[in-house]
Amino acid sequence: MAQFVRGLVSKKKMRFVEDGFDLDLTYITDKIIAMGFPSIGQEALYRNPMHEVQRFFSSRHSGHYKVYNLCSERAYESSDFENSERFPFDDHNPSALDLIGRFCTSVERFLNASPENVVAIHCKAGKGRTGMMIACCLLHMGVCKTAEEALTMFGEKRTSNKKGVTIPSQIRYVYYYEQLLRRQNVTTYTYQITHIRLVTVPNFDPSITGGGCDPYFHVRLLQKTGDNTHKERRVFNYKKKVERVKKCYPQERFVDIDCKNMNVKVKGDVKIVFFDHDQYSQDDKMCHLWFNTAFVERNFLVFDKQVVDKACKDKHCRTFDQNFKVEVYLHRVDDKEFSFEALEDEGDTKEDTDTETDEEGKPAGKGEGDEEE
Ligand SMILES: CCCCCCCC(=O)OC[C@H](COP(=O)(O)O[C@H]1[C@H](O)[C@@H](OP(=O)(O)O)[C@H](OP(=O)(O)O)[C@@H](OP(=O)(O)O)[C@H]1O)OC(=O)CCCCCCC
Repeated sequence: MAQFVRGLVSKKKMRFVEDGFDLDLTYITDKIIAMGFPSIGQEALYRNPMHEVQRFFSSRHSGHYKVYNLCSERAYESSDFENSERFPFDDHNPSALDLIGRFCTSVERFLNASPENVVAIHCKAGKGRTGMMIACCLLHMGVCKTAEEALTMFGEKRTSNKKGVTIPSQIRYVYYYEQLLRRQNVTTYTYQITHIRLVTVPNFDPSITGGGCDPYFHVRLLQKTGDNTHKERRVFNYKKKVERVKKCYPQERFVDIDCKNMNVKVKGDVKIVFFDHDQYSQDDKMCHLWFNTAFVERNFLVFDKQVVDKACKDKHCRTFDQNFKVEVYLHRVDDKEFSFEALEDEGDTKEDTDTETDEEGKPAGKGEGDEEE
C-alpha cells in the first residue's frame, strides 16, 4: 500500500526499481543522482524512507557518495549519511546566483576526488530545485554546452513527461549560469526601479463589474546570512507608499506603476511579487518573477507571460491575456547607494512568499505571527 502511495506522490518522476529497491530516485548521469527527500515517520509512508535510501547508498556506493540537501524547510542529521552538505533555498524559487557556483564547485571537487564517487542531490520532490542545480552542474562540468541542453537532459532522465524544471525563474537562473560560465567575470550593479508596466490588465476581479484588478507590488532581495544560506527580505511595499491602490480595467490595456520617487534600490537577486488589492478580503497574489541585476541590459527588462511565475500556468487565459508581459524600467545608481543595512526593513509576511510550511514546521526565515497567505 505504502509503495502504491509513494508511486502516486512521485507523479511523473522516474523511480529506481531494481535489486529490491523502489525509490523516487533517478541517475541523471552515472555520477549524478536526483532523488526525493529521505524521510522518516509518517512522511516515509509516501516519500523515500530514510532507511531505504541509506541501504541504497551503502550497498551500491559505499565510501564513495555525498548527499546534497537543497531544502530550506527541512533537514536531517549529518550522521544519517557518510557525507552530506546543505545548500538550502526555498521551494518554487531559484537559489541565490552565487550559491550555484559554490554548489557546483563542491560537486565537481567531490566527483574529481575519485572515479568511483557519485553525488545524490535532492530537495523535497527532487524535481524543481534539484533540476535547476543539476542542470547547472551539467553546464559547470561541461557535460552539456547550453542551458537548454542541460534542462532537456534533466527533464528527459527524471520525468516521464520530459518536463523536469517548469518554474520560469528557476529556468532563468540556469540560463544565467550558462552566461556566467562563458563570461567568467560578471559584475552585479545597483539599480533603482523607476517604473513597472504590466501589458494587458490581469483579470482578478471577474465577479466585480468591469473585471480587472487593483495591482501593487512588493520587492524582495536575497541577503546572505551564512556560508550557504540566504534570507529573503522584503524591502519595498508599494501599497504602503500610496494612499489608495488604483483600480485598473481590462480596456485600459496597461497597468502603469510609477515608482521613480520611491527610492526602490535593488542589487543582486531580486524578486518582484504582484498582488491584487481586495477591499473586503485577503489580497490575491497574482504572479512573481526573479532576476539578478548582473543581467540587466539597457536599464530595461521584459518578461513575457510564459516566463512569469504563476502567470505562465494560467492555461485557459482566464486571468492573464496571452499577450501579458511585465516590463521593468531601471536606472543604474552608484553602488555606494546600496547597503542591506540601510534598507528599510519591511519585515516578512507569508503573503508574498511561495514558501510552503510543511509537516515538519516553519521554513527558515519566517517569523511567528506572520500574515497568512
Ligand atoms: C491515497 C493518497 C493518494 C495521494 C496522491 C497524491 C498525488 C500528488 O499530488 O502527490 C504530489 C503532492 C505534492 O508533491 P510534493 O509535496 O512533493 O511537492 C512538489 C514539490 O513542491 C516540487 O518542488 P521541488 O521539491 O522539486 O523543488 C514541485 O515541483 P516544481 O517546483 O517544479 O513545481 C511539485 O510541483 P508539481 O507537482 O511538479 O507542479 C510539487 O508537487 O504530494 C503530496 O501532497 C503528499 C500527499 C501525501 C498523501 C499521504 C497519504 C498517506
